Amino acid sequence: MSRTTHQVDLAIIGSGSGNSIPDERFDDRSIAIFEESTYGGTCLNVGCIPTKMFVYAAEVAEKVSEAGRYGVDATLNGVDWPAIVGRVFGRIDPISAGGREYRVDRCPNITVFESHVEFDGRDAATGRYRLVTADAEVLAIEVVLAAGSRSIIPPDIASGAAPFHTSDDVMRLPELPARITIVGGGYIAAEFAHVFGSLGSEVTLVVRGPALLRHHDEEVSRRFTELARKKWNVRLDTEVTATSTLADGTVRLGLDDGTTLDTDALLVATGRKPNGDRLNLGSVGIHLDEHGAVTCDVHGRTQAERIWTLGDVSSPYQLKHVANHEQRVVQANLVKGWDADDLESFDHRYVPSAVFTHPQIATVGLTEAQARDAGTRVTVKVQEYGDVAYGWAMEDTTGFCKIVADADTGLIVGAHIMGPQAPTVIQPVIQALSFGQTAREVARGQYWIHPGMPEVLENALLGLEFD
Ligand SMILES: Cc1cc2nc3c(=O)[nH]c(=O)nc-3n(C[C@H](O)[C@H](O)[C@H](O)COP(=O)(O)OP(=O)(O)OC[C@H]3O[C@@H](n4cnc5c(N)ncnc54)[C@H](O)[C@@H]3O)c2cc1C
Ligand SMILES: NC(=O)c1ccc[n+]([C@@H]2O[C@H](COP(=O)([O-])OP(=O)(O)OC[C@H]3O[C@@H](n4cnc5c(N)ncnc54)[C@H](O)[C@@H]3O)[C@@H](O)[C@H]2O)c1
Repeated sequence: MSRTTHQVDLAIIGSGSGNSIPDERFDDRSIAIFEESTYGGTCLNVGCIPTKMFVYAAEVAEKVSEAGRYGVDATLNGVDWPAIVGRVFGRIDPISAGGREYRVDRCPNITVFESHVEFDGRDAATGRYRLVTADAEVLAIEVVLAAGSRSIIPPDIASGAAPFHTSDDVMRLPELPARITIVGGGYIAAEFAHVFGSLGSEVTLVVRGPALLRHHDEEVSRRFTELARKKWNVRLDTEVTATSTLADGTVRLGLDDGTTLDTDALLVATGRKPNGDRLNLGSVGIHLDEHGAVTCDVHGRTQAERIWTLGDVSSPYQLKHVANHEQRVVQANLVKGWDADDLESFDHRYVPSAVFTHPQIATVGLTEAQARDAGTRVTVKVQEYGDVAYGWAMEDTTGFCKIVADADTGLIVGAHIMGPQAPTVIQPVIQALSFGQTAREVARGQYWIHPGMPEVLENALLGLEFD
């Protein structure tokens, strides 16, 4: 088939964070944006935003179920799954469609190619990068890789006989499964276990390792695993070795301990792999690291001149706020030029993250073990939510705030919070780390509203012991 040929100044692969690059500073450049899936990328369509909308519905259901603890007589009579799905995607799908329509119809300098694209070396005549889709060839002077990542499927599940879901499609199930089995013990597993469990599914987690959220501080991982085992069926140190489907549609999982497990829906949440391996990057001299990520310098420059990269395809962090930060850096550097001597740099010093499960979890900086391994003389305080006024109001018995600080400098080196609104409560620590404030300065250099939830953080900071 013959391909149409286009010449552009800038090509952007991926419409997630990459879509935010062209602003008025780029109006005089011709730009191609390639998107093979739904416009707007992972966070908007199948990631952060819809999951958190489901999590909110789960929180509401959870609150009703727990109402009796506060003397409120309420019963959760059930949930209307299609209405929940409808609320979420009724909000999101038009945003995605609007973003696409804006780029396609209202940006005269931009052409959107709605298909898979790969490199095919450089064009001999012009020296431009050659990007090919099924029916087009685009020759670009400069390229941004913003191609994201995709779910990893363990081979025994991929080759098994049973259907399975990933985070890409599980939120559009036609009905709430009576039983759901989730493989994995990380972010996505913890968040969907909460969603499906709180909305009424019987949840089983099949976890390869000895605990959930193992990359978190040991105290978070241990306490969260204990709580999870009380409400979900958690199978630790277990792997799925085979899958099959019974005549009535039940999915049967073979486990490595020789037992079987029957379920109505199977969700795979075993990590995400950068999409660089699907771009034929070798043809332009770009190589991937041992995790499959595109390598780059702190300015977002790959080994190939004028090919930049950002977000999940190359970042050590698969988080939207990091992808957005890297997008802003690459965007600024595109304006400055490849060889500019004042290029902006990625700031990966204090990357926070949150797991929107139940209870919520937020973390920033080093775990206690990482701080000790780094040779820091640490001082640690664990403050229970239940010891501060707002915790009493909530009858909280499981939340805590752990601060790890440097006993010599007084600086905070990490914070790990599990409890209501943890992603909000942690923000002053992110600020303190970023601006180099000591634990004492943060605790006593400002007011803390009484009796607000952040008092748990204030008390944790005040509880740190220094010589
Ligand atoms: C279920 C889930 C929940 C999440 N929740 C959170 C959260 O709460 N907070 C948070 O910070 N992060 C969260 N994340 C992570 C976050 O979504 C990602 O880090 C972020 O979206 C990455 O942005 P990106 O621009 O790098 O990639 P993406 O948004 O994935 O964009 C890449 C785009 O490139 C397209 N593409 C790839 N290859 C090609 C090709 N060859 N040709 C054409 N198009 C191509 C893809 O279709 C995709 O649309 C979540 C992720 C998932 C899966
Ligand atoms: N709230 C958030 O910010 C948020 C939410 C969801 C996803 N994310 C991002 O997306 C990424 C991917 O999420 P995820 O939960 O898939 O990954 P993850 O890295 O958080 O967890 C993967 C889990 O799968 C297990 N695992 C890996 N290979 C396995 C195998 N072959 N068999 C069985 N278990 C296996 C791991 O031990 C781990 O428990 C996260 O790392 C995070 O960066 C962020």
